[in-house]
Amino acid sequence: MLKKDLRIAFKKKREALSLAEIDEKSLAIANQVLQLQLWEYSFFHLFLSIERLKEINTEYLLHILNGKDKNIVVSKSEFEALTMKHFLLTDATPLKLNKWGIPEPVNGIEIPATQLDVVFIPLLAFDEKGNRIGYGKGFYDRFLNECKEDVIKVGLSFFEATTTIEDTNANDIPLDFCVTPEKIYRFN
Ligand SMILES: Nc1nc2c(c(=O)[nH]1)N(C=O)[C@@H](CNc1ccc(C(=O)N[C@@H](CCC(=O)O)C(=O)O)cc1)CN2
Ligand SMILES: Nc1ncnc2c1ncn2[C@@H]1O[C@H](COP(=O)(O)OP(=O)(O)OP(=O)(O)O)[C@@H](O)[C@H]1O
Repeated sequence: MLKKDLRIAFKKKREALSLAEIDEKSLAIANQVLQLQLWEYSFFHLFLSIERLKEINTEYLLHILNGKDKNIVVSKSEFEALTMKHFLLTDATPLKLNKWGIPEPVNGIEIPATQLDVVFIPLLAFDEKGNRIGYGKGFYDRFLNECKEDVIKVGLSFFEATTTIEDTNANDIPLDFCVTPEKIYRFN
């Protein structure tokens, strides 16, 4: 299927989820992440959920990372440039909702993308080869392009893989793993 049709289809599937289902599936995803062999790494980038778009609630994963004393990095989006800046999340990091409803750090210790070991990636849909699509602005394609070559890219999804995303291009950086409430896909 084409990206534009997948976006429509998967936005509908998400909209149909109840808040209780979102909560239950988000917890199941966080528990699956525990199974990944990631725990030797230090710097973990996490997205903070846009509630109005019924994204995965990443608070469960945040608690796990905290419990393991990992360095947690979150971003501030620049919608004019379609780029992100990254900041260490500490107890002292104030968060504020931006106008798209994304919780963001107001300021803090900036972390270069090259320092990240693991990036958890929001998505609308992914396929059996590890291709993914988001909202179509290319924020993550640009961001991942700045990370080190061997950064571990972990998609998080409520739904299972779709067969193929037909219109992938040279900017699309595939996932290494995708975690759903039911299973873990490994692509490399
Ligand atoms: N939690 C989270 N943070 C993220 C992303 C994400 O997907 N999830 N992004 C990943 O790249 C970037 C932000 N991308 C965004 C792109 C569009 C809209 C948005 O609200 N767009 C339209 C239409 C919404 C829709 O698709 O239904 C709107 O204004 O309502 C929000 C965030 C960076 N941070
Ligand atoms: N590294 C890059 N440099 C410049 N432009 C890019 C880069 N990566 C992607 N883009 C542009 O961003 C736009 C969105 O790309 P695409 O359709 O793949 O979105 P997406 O993967 O759904 O988005 P997102 O990364 O926000 O989840 C495209 O116009 C693409 O050309």
